[in-house]
Amino acid sequence: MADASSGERVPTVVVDGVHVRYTVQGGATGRRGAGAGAALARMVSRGRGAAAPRSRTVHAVKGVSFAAYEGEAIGLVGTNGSGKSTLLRAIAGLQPPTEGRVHTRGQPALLGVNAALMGDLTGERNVILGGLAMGMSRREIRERYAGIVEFSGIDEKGDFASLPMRTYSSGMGARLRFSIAAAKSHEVLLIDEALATGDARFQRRSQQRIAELRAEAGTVFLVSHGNAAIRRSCDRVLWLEAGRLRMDGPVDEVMDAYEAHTGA
Ligand SMILES: Nc1ncnc2c1ncn2[C@@H]1O[C@H](COP(=O)(O)OP(=O)(O)OP(=O)(O)O)[C@@H](O)[C@H]1O
Repeated sequence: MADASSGERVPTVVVDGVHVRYTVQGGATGRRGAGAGAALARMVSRGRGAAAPRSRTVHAVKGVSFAAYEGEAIGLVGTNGSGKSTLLRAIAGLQPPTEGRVHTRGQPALLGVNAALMGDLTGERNVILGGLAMGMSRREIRERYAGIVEFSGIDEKGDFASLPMRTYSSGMGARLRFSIAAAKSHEVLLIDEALATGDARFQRRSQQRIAELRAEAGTVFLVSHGNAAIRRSCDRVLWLEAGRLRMDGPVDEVMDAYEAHTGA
């Protein structure tokens, strides 16, 4: 943990010149253009000796570098397709960079709206499996089980913990995922749009939990299109545009510029 008296900042994540390229098989080639007009032109030209579809590359993240420190809550913003989720997956170790390196302290936990919980299993079983996947021991899970279910609020409308997760609304599922991941303090917690899913009361609770995780010396990354959630929960913002880091700075400064750019 950082010794506050020394004022030394301890890095938890270092992203060093990271590029991510996806190879997409089939489909149209990049040179033939995107958009509805190009798609129509391709359809019309088909059967008239059009070249066979081939693989093409999507350069999703282009040379991004930054360091994140203990106790920071960092928002990732950018218009659709700017590379936010890809960068988050690279930090989580789920998407190997094509170039550059990511160094992290500890194993980052990625909390996505699509985190893998099993629809056919009950909420209770998913808490146990999700807890194990997050690196908790069975004993830790037993001790924290009631707290996780209570925090998620899924039992407020009946005994949902004993029902299969496919019977949950998407908001309830997202709340349970957040609760499982947030039950343990992580050195690096990555949250992808999770806050946008819960209702207002749950959003307040999760913001408070993010604040606690930061106090426990973790670093929190939050990807969201909810500008208000970013302003409330983060103190620093990285703005990605077309895969490049366009701005990195204090939340108000970056969000003002981003909102001016998007007209929000
Ligand atoms: N698995 C994949 N295969 C090929 N291309 C991908 C894949 N995932 C993302 N992309 C492309 O990479 C680019 C960045 O996508 P990414 O999902 O990281 O952006 P984003 O900023 O999170 O977008 P959004 O705000 O819409 O969620 C886009 O052009 C997208 O089409």
